[in-house]
Amino acid sequence: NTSPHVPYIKQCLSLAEKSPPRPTNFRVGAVLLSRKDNDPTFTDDRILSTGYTMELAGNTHAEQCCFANYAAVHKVPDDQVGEVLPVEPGRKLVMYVTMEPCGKRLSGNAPCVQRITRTTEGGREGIHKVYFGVKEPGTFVGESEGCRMLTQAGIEWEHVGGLEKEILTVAFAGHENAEEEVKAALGKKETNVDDV
Ligand SMILES: Nc1nc(=O)c(N)c(NC[C@H](O)[C@H](O)[C@H](O)COP(=O)(O)O)[nH]1
Ligand SMILES: [Zn+2]
Repeated sequence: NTSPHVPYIKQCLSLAEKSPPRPTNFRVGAVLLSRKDNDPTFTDDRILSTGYTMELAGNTHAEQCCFANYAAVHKVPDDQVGEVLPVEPGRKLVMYVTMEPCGKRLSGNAPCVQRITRTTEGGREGIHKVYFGVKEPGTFVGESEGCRMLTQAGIEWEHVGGLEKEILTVAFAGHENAEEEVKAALGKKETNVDDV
């Protein structure tokens, strides 16, 4: 009996597989949805948007594209997406991502945790919780800060286990020694899983 979150992580993985392989980032997929409170089998979930790494022009992240796609549909600039996300009593906004949202980016572009946090500005609930399939491997930024930063912003997060190998294999596909990096990240992940 797999957790009800697994199908959503699998949907994110299918999105991540559309991402052009690059050695300079990870291939990640994201899904944004609205979930009814006390709906344990998620029967009343509403998918609001999806995104994958480099789906949109430039050096874009999956979560960034997910928000940008939603903003475009609602005809607002990306940085105003928080203003057009639905605010519905009895429902929460939830994001699924194959990988922990980034707290820092080597490019210096706004990290996805900041984009997620900004949805809670202006007294809006914004994103309530983030589910992800793996913590960010140390390849680019060393010890990942995403989870800690989400907690600091009062946003809940949860690691959904079981698909780490598949997620990392897709994420690292564009890297020089992808296989070794996946093995290393899986090995390391064992020690990380305790402090996720
Ligand atoms: N959660 C997440 N979604 C993504 O779509 C993606 N590509 C990353 N990747 C995290 C990694 O830390 C950054 O890709 C590097 O730090 C390079 O930074 P840029 O991507 O060039 O800004 N992480
Ligand atoms: Zn990011």
